[in-house]
Amino acid sequence: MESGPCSRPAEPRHCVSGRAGAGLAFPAFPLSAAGAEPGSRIGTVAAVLPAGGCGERMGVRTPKQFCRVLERPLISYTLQAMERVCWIKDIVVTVTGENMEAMRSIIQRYGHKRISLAEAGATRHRSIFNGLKALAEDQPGCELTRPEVVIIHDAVRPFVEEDILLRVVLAAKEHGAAGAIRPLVSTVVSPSADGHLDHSLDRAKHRASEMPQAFHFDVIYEAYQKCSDFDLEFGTECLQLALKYCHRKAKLVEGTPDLWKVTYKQDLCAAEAMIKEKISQEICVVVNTKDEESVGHLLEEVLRNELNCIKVTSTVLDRTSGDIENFIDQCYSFICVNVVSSESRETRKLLSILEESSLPLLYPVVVVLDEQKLQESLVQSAAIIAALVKERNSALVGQLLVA
Ligand SMILES: Nc1ccn([C@@H]2O[C@H](COP(=O)(O)OP(=O)(O)OP(=O)(O)O)[C@@H](O)[C@H]2O)c(=O)n1
Ligand SMILES: O=P(O)(O)OC[C@@H](O)[C@@H](O)[C@@H](O)CO
Repeated sequence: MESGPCSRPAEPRHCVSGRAGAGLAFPAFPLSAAGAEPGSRIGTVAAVLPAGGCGERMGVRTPKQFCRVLERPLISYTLQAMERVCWIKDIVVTVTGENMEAMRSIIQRYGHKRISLAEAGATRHRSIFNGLKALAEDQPGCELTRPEVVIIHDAVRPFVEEDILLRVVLAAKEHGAAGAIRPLVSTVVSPSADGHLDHSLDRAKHRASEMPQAFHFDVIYEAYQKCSDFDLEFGTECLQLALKYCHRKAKLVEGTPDLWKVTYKQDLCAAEAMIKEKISQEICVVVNTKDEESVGHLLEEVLRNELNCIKVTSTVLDRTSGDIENFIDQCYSFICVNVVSSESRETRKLLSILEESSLPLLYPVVVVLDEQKLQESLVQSAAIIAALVKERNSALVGQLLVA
């Protein structure tokens, strides 16, 4: 088992120096934040992300968790989503030995924190069990903490938000186990041995079990320790293990539509469309110097009117470029307005800052030249910029548009 980016390369399953979650002022999570008794607290929360599958149903050579969406591996989006939740102390990802190196480079490339690696198993349940063992075992020099509550979330479900994680964790804290559910889209039928309809289930009385799920760590760890080989080999439902082996009836929590699992190729296309939509919600207009600020504000106003649902901000790319660093974590579209020359040193500097940032999603950089033209063509420029931001065609990255 390996700890996060600060750790030495290690053999799978052996914790090494370097602390997962090291130095994390881990907030004891105030339950009152979610409507529980004021002053009550939850203990440590950790997450296990099984990522050891081969993605057979995806039909491509690369395991789907490593397939790229907008130039970035799918799993990195899931890690980013989990890392946004400050009260998750440790995130254990289980990957096969052959993918350990690839996973380590993704962690390094995208600046993921709080990540520890454990070796996957031959089935999803075995992978999850290995992740739980990494959290349970007090390995020398390893800083993983045995959590009170553990989240289990498929690494190929990238659209998970803090709200559902919170609701599932609080439900697990109270009931011992909890999981997200969604209404069934198709009716479930039971075929007879000869392939005819035996019966169908009442769709209104059934739900689809999704992720995230959460458990008292001791409950789910005991369930996996008692689990039969048959269940480890063929089971697909962690909630069922808690029920069968620990007699814990999981609390079912209504989930959001975007909890779906990337399974088939069309799911990857849908994920790309959703990610494009999410990262096009904010535009940052960057001007090089203070005396161009008025131009930036002018373009900001027109863009805001042109793109009414998108947040538009503007900033000055000061000499230290400190401002841009602040934007990089939440903005993915930077419009550099340069009224001096397209070869401006500052424009090139912005491009290199974005390329070096840990979130190198596609940034169509538009440079609008000539202040006079800008005034005349402001609305047209805004329309072109909006199209570039939404399209995010890789051929457009870093292009200079002379309007
Ligand atoms: N031996 C396995 C099998 C699956 N998983 C993980 O469990 C999650 C959900 O499983 P699934 O969608 O079935 O992934 P695959 O098994 O890779 O897909 P397929 O069944 O199409 O091969 C994925 O993140 C997958 O990487 C795992 O950690 N270890
Ligand atoms: O069976 P798969 O490996 O595709 O999916 C595993 C889980 O995501 C799936 O069983 C959910 O219903 C949650 O339990």
